[in-house]
Amino acid sequence: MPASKSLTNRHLLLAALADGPSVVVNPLESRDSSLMLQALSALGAGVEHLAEHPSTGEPAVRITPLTLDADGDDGAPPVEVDCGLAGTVMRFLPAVAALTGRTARFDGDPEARVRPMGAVLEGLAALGAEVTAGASADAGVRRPETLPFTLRSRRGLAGGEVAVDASASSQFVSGLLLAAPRMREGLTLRHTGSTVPSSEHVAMTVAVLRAAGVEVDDSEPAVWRVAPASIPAFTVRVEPDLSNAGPFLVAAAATGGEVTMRGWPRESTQIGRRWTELLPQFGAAVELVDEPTGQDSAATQTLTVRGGRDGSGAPQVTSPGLVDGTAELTPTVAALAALADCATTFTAVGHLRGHETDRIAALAAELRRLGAAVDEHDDGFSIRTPAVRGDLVRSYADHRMATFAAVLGLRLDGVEVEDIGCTAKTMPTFPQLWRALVEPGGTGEPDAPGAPGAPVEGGGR
Ligand SMILES: O=C(O)C1=C[C@@H](OP(=O)(O)O)[C@@H](O)[C@H](O)C1
Ligand SMILES: C=C(OP(=O)(O)O)C(=O)O
Repeated sequence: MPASKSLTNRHLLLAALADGPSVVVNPLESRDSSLMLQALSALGAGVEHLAEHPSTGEPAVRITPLTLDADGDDGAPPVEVDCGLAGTVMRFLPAVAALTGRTARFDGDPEARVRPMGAVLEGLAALGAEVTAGASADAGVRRPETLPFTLRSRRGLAGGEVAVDASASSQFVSGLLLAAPRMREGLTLRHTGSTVPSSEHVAMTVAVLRAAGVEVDDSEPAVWRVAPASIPAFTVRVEPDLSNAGPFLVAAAATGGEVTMRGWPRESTQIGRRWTELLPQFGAAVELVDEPTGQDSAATQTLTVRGGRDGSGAPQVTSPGLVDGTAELTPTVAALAALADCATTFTAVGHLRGHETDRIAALAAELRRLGAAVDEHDDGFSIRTPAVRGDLVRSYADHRMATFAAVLGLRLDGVEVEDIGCTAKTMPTFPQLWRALVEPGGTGEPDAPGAPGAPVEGGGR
């Protein structure tokens, strides 16, 4: 399984804020991570791709850090930051751009222009950054709520105390915390809303900061205190993406089949670690065994998922009835729930309306087209009766909608996935890995040219 998007982009960002060149081994290579690298490079970081890191033989990227606290850049053209559709770029990089002291113009895909941004920009404005809507530093209303916007903070950020409402995205908290050690006074960040969604991702941010030697106090609920610190240069290896492992593991549960994944981390901050609890709730058996010696064998295990079958041997998906706070795993869990023999309600996922698309509306629309009965709620949705037929499933430029449809295609005849190429956001190899998984004799490994898993040209259907 390719590397984690969330960990790759956090490590790349912290490398750019470190006090010397750092190396990220086994980074994810995808649209979201390329956009992160392009933006860091545009802001002044050095980016060097290494074909093989001496420690593991894997690809790596060496980052030479940014210059911070520049005293303005009058006359220089603004730095252009293309966020694509990446939440980790649009929500994490504004604070980094502010630290550099340069003027930066942020924009992205049409779908990105409706994703909420307000809390990050409000927080930075409260810390002294000038933020204006639109593409010019001189025009537009203050405090934009979405892309595009222009941002400048002469001489970086002093830091101090700030309060924001992060109930629309955990990335508002992560984006301010990741830059916080390099604010001259550090940062005390207070969340003022109800709950922060995707709380695993905030915990990941805190863990990554601590691993980089930064002091973070999160002992008071909804308050984070980050001490000012230099970040020592580091080398880190990125874990596999456990969220993107989801469709492959769920494939076994959906079909009564068996899927094995090597390199499952014994401990992880990724929300995808929840698959080992979620899959049994849908009738699959999960087994973790120690790996033979080899790379990282002390830190990883082999995970096998075996899907349930009924008395006649047919695939059987059961449902726990309710799943709570599944965050970015939701579309993949929904594919399984749509094949289950009873209803499933998803709660605490209202913020999915601000993801790559309004995922609650998208899941409801596409499942209804496949014959399922679905109710939408403010806080989530319920799949009352299963999907029963194939059809064209729209992706809405959303990688997780495309992989949701791919899972359903394992059980429903005639599912056609629109724009499978949008999986390049976090997993450009999805089409060939999926083909290798489902074709007889496939190993799940894209190896020899012409083999079932060999790369295919282009995206599209
Ligand atoms: O910090 C991160 O890496 C992420 C945080 C989450 O965002 P939300 O809190 O907006 O769900 C998650 O859904 C996204 O895929 C990645
Ligand atoms: C919500 C997601 O992405 P982003 O990082 O763009 O928010 C996701 O990958 O499911």
